[in-house]
Amino acid sequence: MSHYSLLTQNLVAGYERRVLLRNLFLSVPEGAFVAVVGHNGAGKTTLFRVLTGQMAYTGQVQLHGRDLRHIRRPAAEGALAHLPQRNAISFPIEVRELVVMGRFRQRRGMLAGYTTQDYALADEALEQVGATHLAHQNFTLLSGGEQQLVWLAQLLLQDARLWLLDEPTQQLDVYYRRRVFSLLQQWVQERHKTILCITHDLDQLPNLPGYLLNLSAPEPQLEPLNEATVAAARAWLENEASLPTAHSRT
Ligand SMILES: Nc1ncnc2c1ncn2[C@@H]1O[C@H](COP(=O)(O)OP(=O)(O)OP(=O)(O)O)[C@@H](O)[C@H]1O
Repeated sequence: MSHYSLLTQNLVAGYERRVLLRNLFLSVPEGAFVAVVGHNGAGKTTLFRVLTGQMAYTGQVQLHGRDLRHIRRPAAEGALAHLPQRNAISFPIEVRELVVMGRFRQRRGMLAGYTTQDYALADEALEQVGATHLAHQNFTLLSGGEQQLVWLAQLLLQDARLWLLDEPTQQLDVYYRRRVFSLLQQWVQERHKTILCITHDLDQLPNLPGYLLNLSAPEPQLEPLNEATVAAARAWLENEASLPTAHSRT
């Protein structure tokens, strides 16, 4: 059994005429928080597309010791849970009903549907993210930030040990941003989740235990999260010479 949630060796991926991930070597231990930073267009979402099986790559990728090439649909099979940047729903649905769907994988094949216990877990998750008051509202009428909290509550009900979050605090106000980062820490420590979190919110990072992965760096690698590494990443990202167009064309 691997003690790593994610291993990549020589991972290369990108689009026609543009390589975004170049020989990426990562060893992400179980129960870790990784802040993934980088310029717009640096390849952060592309990394998640590879890990969710949506994109071709060369090199090796393992999720909890399993070769990614042998996992047909990583999210559907429970190898990971993914919260994309935009997660639209076009039909009216009550928030609590959407959250309880996080139990879908565990309930598959059961004709009875979700149990009282599932709903209790949904209520508990809504409480954790501070969204109990939204439980009976129509999800599609919520603000972007409120919707984001609801998606986080749904993730809590999934059994995946590896979470990929694409800018989960993007639309949240200052209070909820801090709250979400502190919840992510709590879920890493108490539930032993491994969380890769794409963010541009560098201000929240220096005091969090975990790792920093700057995909705009010439040779991206995991570094410990602290004031010095975040300050160095910020200085690099603010420097025009580091923009993706300056170095990532093939
Ligand atoms: N299907 C595609 N074909 C060609 N290029 C693409 C395709 N999808 C994305 N790209 C380009 O690849 C680059 C990287 O995209 P990606 O979404 O990984 O960036 P990102 O680091 O997540 O950026 P952001 O911070 O803006 O979300 C972008 O310049 C984008 O335009």
